[in-house]
Amino acid sequence: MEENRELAIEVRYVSFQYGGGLSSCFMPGTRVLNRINMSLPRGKIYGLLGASGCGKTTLLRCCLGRLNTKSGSIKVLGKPPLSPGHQVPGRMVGYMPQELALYGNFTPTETLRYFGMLCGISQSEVTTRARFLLTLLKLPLEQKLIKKLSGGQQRRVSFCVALLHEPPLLILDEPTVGVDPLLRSEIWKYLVQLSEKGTSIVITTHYIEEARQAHIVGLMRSGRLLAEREPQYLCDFYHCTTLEEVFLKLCHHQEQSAEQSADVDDNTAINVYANGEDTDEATKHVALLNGCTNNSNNNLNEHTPLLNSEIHWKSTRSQTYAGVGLGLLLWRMFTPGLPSPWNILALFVKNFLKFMRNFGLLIFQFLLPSIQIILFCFAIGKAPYGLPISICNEDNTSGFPISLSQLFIDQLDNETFVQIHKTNFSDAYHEVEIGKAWAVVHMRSNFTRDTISRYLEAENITNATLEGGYINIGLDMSNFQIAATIQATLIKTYQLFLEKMVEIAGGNPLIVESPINFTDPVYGDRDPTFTEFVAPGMLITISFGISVGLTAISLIVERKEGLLDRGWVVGVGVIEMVTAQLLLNSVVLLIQITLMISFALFVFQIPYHGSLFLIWLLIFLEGFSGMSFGLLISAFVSEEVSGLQIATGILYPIILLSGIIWPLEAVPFWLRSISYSFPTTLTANALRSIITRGWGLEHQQVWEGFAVILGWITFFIIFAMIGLKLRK
Ligand SMILES: Nc1ncnc2c1ncn2[C@@H]1O[C@H](COP(=O)(O)OP(=O)(O)OP(=O)(O)O)[C@@H](O)[C@H]1O
Repeated sequence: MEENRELAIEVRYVSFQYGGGLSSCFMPGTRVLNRINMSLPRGKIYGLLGASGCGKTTLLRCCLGRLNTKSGSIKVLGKPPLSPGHQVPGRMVGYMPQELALYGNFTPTETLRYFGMLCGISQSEVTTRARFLLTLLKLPLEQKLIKKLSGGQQRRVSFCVALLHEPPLLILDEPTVGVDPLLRSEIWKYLVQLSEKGTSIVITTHYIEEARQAHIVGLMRSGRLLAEREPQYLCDFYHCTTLEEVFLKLCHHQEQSAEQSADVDDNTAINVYANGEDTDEATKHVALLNGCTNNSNNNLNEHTPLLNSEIHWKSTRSQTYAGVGLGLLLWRMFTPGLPSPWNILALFVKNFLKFMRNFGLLIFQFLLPSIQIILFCFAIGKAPYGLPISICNEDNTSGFPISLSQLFIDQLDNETFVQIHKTNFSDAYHEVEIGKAWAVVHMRSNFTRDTISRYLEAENITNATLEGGYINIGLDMSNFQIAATIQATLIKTYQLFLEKMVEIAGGNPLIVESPINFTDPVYGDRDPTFTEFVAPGMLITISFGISVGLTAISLIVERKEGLLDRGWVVGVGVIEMVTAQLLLNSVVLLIQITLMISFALFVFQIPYHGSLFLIWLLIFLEGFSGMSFGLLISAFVSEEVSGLQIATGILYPIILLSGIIWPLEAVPFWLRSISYSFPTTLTANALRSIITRGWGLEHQQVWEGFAVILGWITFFIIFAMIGLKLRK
């Protein structure tokens, strides 16, 4: 091994376990790295080999700062990853993850342009590099979507992304999987060329023999490095012809030693092999690893001051996370560097392209709120009509110029009612019993005579005569809304009937009108519909609900596909990610809301008395809070199904408890205070006041609605950022 070489990666006594923390109370953590040491000199290729599950990816992710190690130290390009100002993760490193982590709806060129923008490369440079890399890796230059490429081709595009910005350090997790041997050898040739130009490279592979081309190989097993030397040196040392045999031999040794020493201590293989049966072999091995360790120690001594400062920095960081200080956490979130407008633009363009590639879905999204409000306006709040009622008119009074029972029937509103006439009461009643009519209307044989007596012979009238003038109505009360409509309409019909009767008798019909006189309302219309009452709440709920859906799963999907990870590794920050998401979705929201309001107010003519701008702004802010809430969900949730369940599950309590379909004044007092804390309740109230009362911001109910929604937006965004930061 070469001496005193500056190291690109220096891993010292690093242990790592998944789980731990609170979750370890329920499920024990898995220890994956066990006081591991690794050294990659600058300008060299390091082949990290080991069986599946031995911890290679975990080690690489620790080096990238993607996993937070609890003990030991890591320096990458001279500093610990994630150090303030250090571009690891960032532009100093090219990372090819094991998963594809590409946008299936982008072409390779678009993909490279996007990552090129994130890495700060000019478009012309990206074009030149993209052409070179696509040709080198035998990828189609024409505009073919990544999802339509073969698995091997897709992985090569992913490889191109890592190489694109020519970083000084490449971390490649199985770049040659699914690549034919010829191309594999081309890739290795290119990697060797890169290393000659000074690029340091770590590469994991399952094809052990291809790692012979690496300058150093690290053979890893169960979270430890069994050996770390030049491939030829290892073969010579173990008298093997292939690395595969060397690896087998080392594994065999480790197994034997593990049998003898159940608890393997931190000096790992050295002690293990020293206890083994094959003392010669063990002695040789001690020498071999001592070579590594001496080398490591040299570097360790050389960098002691840096290491100390790194350890100090790390402990501060874990205290911050464990701790409490929300302020400190926020400070850390904002201090690592100001958000780059360039990155925001790149993410915005990427999100825009994603939207555009799903054009059908995009149009549907634009129209969805309008479709909902149209359906609402058609279906909710209008009076029921065409209601069948069965009528049994037994009035047979003779000797009067007019039949009053017929006069009553003539006043019935034929839009509301469909009349079914029956000659006897039991038949009429049966119609209701079998569900063919909503009510039975019965007038007795002396109806005309007894009605006249009721009004003209008031002094001597008997109860029997009074009852003879009754119109008896039997209602099917199983549907409250229909029954209420029938009741109200029949009372109105009787009023009309009385007026008509007085008019025929030559009197003034006004004398039978109720003296309770409802003058013009102070606010609102004289005959408001239920639609008008529900509309403000509906506009608010639709805006909130649709927007939650816009963002709730976007980041979850990106996280699952490794795309978020890739973004973090090239240096995207939380603020940039959130800003780009909110910016593009705001454009979508703007169109959605404008369309929805136009349909509600101008097509369906829901009356409004206040400022159109305030109406629009409040509904937009409600949508923005929905988007922020969606982001919060996707920051903390890992599965799309859970994200969708939360997003839809939250809507029902909101609809039920925000006073949207029934006045809050009817809700129990203790529950009312809960519903006031929802992001829709006070805004729906404010919107109702703007729409029906014409109020502006000078009224408390209106400014309160704006203040509350701005508060919710701030709360959602801050916690979404904290969530993203913690899970970054
Ligand atoms: N997020 C995780 N949570 C819990 N355990 C994990 C997680 N990721 C990996 N592991 C476990 O850690 C161990 C090491 O995984 P790692 O992916 O580092 O192995 P690897 O050597 O890269 O394997 P491969 O070659 O198959 O990719 C495995 O046992 C794996 O199950």
